[in-house]
Amino acid sequence: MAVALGVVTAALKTAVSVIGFKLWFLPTLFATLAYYNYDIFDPESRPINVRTLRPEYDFIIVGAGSAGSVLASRLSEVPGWSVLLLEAGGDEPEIADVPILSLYLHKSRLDWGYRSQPQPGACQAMEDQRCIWTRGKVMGGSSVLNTMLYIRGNRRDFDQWESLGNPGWGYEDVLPYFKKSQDQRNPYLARNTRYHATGGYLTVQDAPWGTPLGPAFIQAGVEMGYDHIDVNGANQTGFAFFQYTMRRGSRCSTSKAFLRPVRLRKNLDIAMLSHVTKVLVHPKTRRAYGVELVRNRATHTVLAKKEVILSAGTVNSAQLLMLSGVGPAKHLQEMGIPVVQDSPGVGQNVMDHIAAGAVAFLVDPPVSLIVDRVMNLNTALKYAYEGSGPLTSSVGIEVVAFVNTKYANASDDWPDIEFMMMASSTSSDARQTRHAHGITQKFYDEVFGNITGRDVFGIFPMILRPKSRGYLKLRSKNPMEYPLIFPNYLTHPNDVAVMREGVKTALAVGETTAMRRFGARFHRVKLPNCRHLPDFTDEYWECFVRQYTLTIYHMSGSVKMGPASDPSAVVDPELRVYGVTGLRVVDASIMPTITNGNINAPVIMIAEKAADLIKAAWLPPASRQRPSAS
Ligand SMILES: Cc1cc2nc3c(=O)[nH]c(=O)nc-3n(C[C@H](O)[C@H](O)[C@H](O)COP(=O)(O)OP(=O)(O)OC[C@H]3O[C@@H](n4cnc5c(N)ncnc54)[C@H](O)[C@@H]3O)c2cc1C
Repeated sequence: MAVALGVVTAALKTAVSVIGFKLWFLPTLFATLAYYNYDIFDPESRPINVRTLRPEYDFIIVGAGSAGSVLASRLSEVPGWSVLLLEAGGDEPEIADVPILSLYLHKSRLDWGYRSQPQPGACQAMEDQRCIWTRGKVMGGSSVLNTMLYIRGNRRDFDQWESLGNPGWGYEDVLPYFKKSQDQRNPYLARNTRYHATGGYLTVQDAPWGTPLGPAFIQAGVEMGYDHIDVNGANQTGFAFFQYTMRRGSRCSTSKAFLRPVRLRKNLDIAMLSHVTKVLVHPKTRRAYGVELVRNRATHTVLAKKEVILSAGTVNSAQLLMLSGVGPAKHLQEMGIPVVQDSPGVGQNVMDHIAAGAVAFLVDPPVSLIVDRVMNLNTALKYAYEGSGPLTSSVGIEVVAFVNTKYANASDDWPDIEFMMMASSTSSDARQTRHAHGITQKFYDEVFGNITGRDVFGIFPMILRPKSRGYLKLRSKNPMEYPLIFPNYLTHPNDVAVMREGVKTALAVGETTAMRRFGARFHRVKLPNCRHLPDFTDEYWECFVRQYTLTIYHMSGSVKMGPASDPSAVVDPELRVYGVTGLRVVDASIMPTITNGNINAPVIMIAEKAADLIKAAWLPPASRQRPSAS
């Protein structure tokens, strides 16, 4: 009993240190968790933070995020290899497991806390017109802060990667790698073994709990002429209940999925709170031979016998390359960094998915997910005992739809808008959502003030293949200074048009009989900067999408993969950095074009495939294992 009390107190202290005193409900939650689920606090099951680093390893992986965790797990399968995984953040706290609380992790110490430079044509409702770029700084990286939506993308995304000069990245090549990591818990989907698999490290499950709005969204889709489908199967256009990277109703981050089971491997060292500041590249041979890092306020150097692999994410992998002398020569010279390799593409080609954040509908019956309403002893017990109930809800996101605006060719099955359909909206947990999204108090009050805490549903219409491209630059050569982020959202007119049509299609959902049954009506408030424009005109919607321009946090592309003939490519199709040997990049930054959907599953796939590429490069053929395509 005394031990359990100690564990609750420790978990509670950690939770409070992460999210502060925002929730009266935390002690109740932790007490019930400890009572029913004591083993989840068992420190033995967590990755071990190595105390002393060896001077040298075969492989050094920088960043234990979605990609880095997978890579460390797979490379350390080879008993003869020594692997070091370096992570700037600490271990995942228990509070991060609770799906309904994910927004409370934003701007906490688990978040790098990046913000873009002021944007003239987007994020106008945000403080200083700066978009928020939430990024995980914790074991598991952004997979600890994300909303766990499991979407693979469209077959054409990968066929396009291949056609851009990246052999081995076509859909049929990458499908086995999606399946390799998957443990599909929906028996109906698992039967379709062409697309799904069981037994992998990554648990993928249906929502254990939902509101009546979920099935209504699906019915609305059918009414609009779309099919109810498996969006990770043969086709993508249609409506479906989301699946989540969850295990028994709790978050299944990549650290939990891929590192916890292998934590006792003698050849894998994991060093947390270790901030890598530079890759060491020999100026003459141009070989990466180690990294410099700061840990416990001391600078360390660790050497790599075989390779250094950057999995630090779209912002930090590009930053680290530039700090190490790989990047646009002129920019590096301006920063006073000796140029190792002039690579003009580093920090360019930045892509993201954005959605319009103010598409909310009021409903009459008390069916929505309102945070204050669902947090109580009963729901805590349900979560702790059954892994069910409203606390397992991913902030109310229940249904996904892939739809076509008039700009997409509907016969292609390559839709241009994704809807994230939620039994909630910005007004459902007003303070926290506003804080996480960075919208001003004034904007919130004017747009959502009078519906705070009322029953609503929301639709985020998200553009899938934006044409606008952003870029990243160093602020200085100090590795602790954040880089400058220029997302350039909506700078391409096509993106504005697709977003505008996406909003209109979202409004049509509210007009279906399925949603009208709930008394659905669009929350029709003119957005502050757009009041001069006539309601429901194209001009109005174009203004609308530039206000509450919500990133869906899919930053990618800053270290583009491409053939040697492409001057903007930074890594080759085996993810090796051009011009430097012994250095690869494996994370969301290598995407040449962004995938058609949420990108966590594709990043995990990239890491699975990269692990095999690395094994193929260093192991004799007989000892390699390839995932089966069957
Ligand atoms: C709030 C949020 C919600 C999201 N929701 C979804 C979703 O529902 N579904 C989905 O598919 N995708 C979602 N995403 C996107 C998805 O989670 C990310 O695209 C994915 O996790 C990126 O993986 P990565 O490996 O590239 O980077 P990350 O997972 O961010 O990992 C990078 C790691 O490197 C570490 N690192 C960085 N620099 C250094 C350094 N110098 N030294 C040491 N370590 C370093 C970081 O701390 C981090 O742990 C979301 C993302 C966020 C932030």
